[in-house]
Amino acid sequence: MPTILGQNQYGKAENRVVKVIRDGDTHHIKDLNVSVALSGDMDDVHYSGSNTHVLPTDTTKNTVFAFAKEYGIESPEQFGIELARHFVNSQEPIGRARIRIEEYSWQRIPASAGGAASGGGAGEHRHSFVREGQEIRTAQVTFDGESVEVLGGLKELTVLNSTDSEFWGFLKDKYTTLREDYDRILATEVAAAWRYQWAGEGVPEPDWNESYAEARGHLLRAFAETYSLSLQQTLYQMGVRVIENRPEIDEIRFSMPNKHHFRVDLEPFGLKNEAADGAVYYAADRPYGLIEGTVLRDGAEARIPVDLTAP
Ligand SMILES: O=c1[nH]c(=O)c2[nH]c(=O)[nH]c2[nH]1
Repeated sequence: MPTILGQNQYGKAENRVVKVIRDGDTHHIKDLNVSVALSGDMDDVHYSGSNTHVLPTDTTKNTVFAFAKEYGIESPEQFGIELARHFVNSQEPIGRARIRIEEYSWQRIPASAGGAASGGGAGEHRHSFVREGQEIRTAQVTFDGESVEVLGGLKELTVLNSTDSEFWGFLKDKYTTLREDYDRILATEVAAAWRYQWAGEGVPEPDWNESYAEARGHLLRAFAETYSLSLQQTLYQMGVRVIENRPEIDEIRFSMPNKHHFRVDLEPFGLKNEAADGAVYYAADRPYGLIEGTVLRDGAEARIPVDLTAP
């Protein structure tokens, strides 16, 4: 045969599973998008069409929903670990499972003062929610029958510093028109994925939810507190902050579009438009600079795929 099969995987993508937890009248919601990718001894199905090694993608979908009911969803990482282990441990031909999860978060709607419908805690509705306009939490769990690799992360976390950002001293050639800037807006939409040291055996699992909240907080504070000479410098400082403060995390990868804000030329209207006086900017949509990079604990291996966080 002049051709052979290369890398392959299959599974059901984007299972949108919503789990309601009822605690008396007070409800809680978990809202996930779960993608399953399985691989292993799958030559036959490709070469001859024999399905004897194929667990249907329909079954993988059903498993996602059944596990949400049977085991609940403590965290996207935990849910991914349960699923990945199940597929590999229960089916001989399946050697590897990769579970990718996005989590959308919902906030309780605040109740009107003294409103009869309230009572779900301090002034909140018990079973009415508003989708948070903020970031999406992400997780990827891969199990190969021996070790588990867990990546936590987030995307669409949009942040802006209205000062403390400069960009100057760059290379210039005959095509360069960009002016040096000593006081600019720095804005980006952070996509980050971080890799946990934990590999599954013998050691207790990290508290995934606490680790997520802490990593997110470090990213935001590092963004706010870095006096930036470039988005690249800010990216590195954000990574350093997480690696230095979270011993359970060894590697973090970022994809950060530079959401350009250009000071508008108002000279034609006889108006000065200086940053120092509070300027008017044009928020450009595209193209955008795209700054990407990995920050590692010294000695750790770079294992997060470069395209995982990319747009
Ligand atoms: O922070 C920045 N990094 C760059 O590499 C770059 N390039 C550019 O045109 N503007 C910026 N800003």
